[in-house]
Amino acid sequence: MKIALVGAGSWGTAVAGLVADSVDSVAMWAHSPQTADGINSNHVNPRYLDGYRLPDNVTASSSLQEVIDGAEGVIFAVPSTHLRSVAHEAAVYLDDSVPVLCLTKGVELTSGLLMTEVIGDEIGHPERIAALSGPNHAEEICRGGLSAAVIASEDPEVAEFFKAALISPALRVYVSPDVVGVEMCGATKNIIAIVCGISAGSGYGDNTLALIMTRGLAEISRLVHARGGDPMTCMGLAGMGDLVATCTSEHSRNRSFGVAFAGGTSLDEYQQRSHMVVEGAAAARSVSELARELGVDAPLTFALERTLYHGGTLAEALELLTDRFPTQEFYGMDD
Ligand SMILES: NC(=O)c1ccc[n+]([C@@H]2O[C@H](COP(=O)([O-])OP(=O)(O)OC[C@H]3O[C@@H](n4cnc5c(N)ncnc54)[C@H](O)[C@@H]3O)[C@@H](O)[C@H]2O)c1
Ligand SMILES: O=P(O)(O)OC[C@H](O)CO
Repeated sequence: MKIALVGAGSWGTAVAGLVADSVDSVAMWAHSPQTADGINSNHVNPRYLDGYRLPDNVTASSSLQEVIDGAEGVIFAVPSTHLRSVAHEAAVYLDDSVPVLCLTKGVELTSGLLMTEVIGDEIGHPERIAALSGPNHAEEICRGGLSAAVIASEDPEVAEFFKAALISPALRVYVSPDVVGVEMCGATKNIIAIVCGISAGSGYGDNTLALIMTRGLAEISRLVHARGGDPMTCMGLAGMGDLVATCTSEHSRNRSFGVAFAGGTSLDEYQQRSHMVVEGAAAARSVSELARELGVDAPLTFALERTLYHGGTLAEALELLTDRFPTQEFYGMDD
């Protein structure tokens, strides 16, 4: 069996290595031909996870047609801002019956669509598109550390297909029917991680970290519920699990960006320096739009949006948040 993996950043590379153990071959699509050459010549991605040797049955190309032709399953792992254009280009090579898994975490700006919905818009037959999420840093997955993830799909057969491709003694793979909940959690936890990074970078301690994560989880739950997902999903791997990993890990790009931002580094500087996508920064804007549209109270998200995109200072953001009078711990879940 051949699996196509569209996206050769850190996560695409790590997942290619996982899937390679269960299938005959994995063909990776890399945006840059130099990355594809590096993988083919040395079995190493020259830009991401360069200490990790990919299995011999992983090859790469910058031609989507070459990668997708003959694949029995397709996995997308490109950043959220490029997903629509890449899926659009991929659509002509994809048969209607091929199952698709989305690893990207985000909400599309303006449309408010989740990542599986963006892919579905472009390739059709949305019932065959699943989402994987959870507390999974590529760096640890490559080292074979014990981890867990959840695959959400409205079609259980699609979830089981990708579960079989990914499960290993080091990766426990659970399934869920709540695609909206799993994807909303994945997109919104990145916002909370940036706020945690800003807090740590500004000298605040663990009490503050716990406050932001906990009130962040309440905010995520309101968003999940309003978007039509199950708030219980927030208690699982895609919710609390990923929130803990992202808000506390040294590997987290979103948290690290927050720390750097508090020290005076701009988003552009950070992304250029690291070559890595900070999904929470894009989500601060798209989720704010979505929250306003849905009428959801999302103070941490709004504060980050204002700080990153509307010239608000960190002092103003803190004032906005602490001026709110604390009321009932849980609210906003009623229909
Ligand atoms: N890194 C992780 O540990 C991890 C874990 C879980 C989920 N994710 C999610 O996976 C998705 C991909 O993240 P990543 O960490 O693999 O990326 P990355 O930051 O490691 O790499 C950036 C990627 O963007 C690609 N890119 C740049 N310009 C592009 C363009 N114009 N068109 C298409 N692709 C372009 C690069 O080639 C590279 O593959 C994100 O949504 C992220 O939230 C990442
Ligand atoms: O922790 P980050 O900010 O690097 O995000 C990567 C993944 O979403 C973690 O599961």
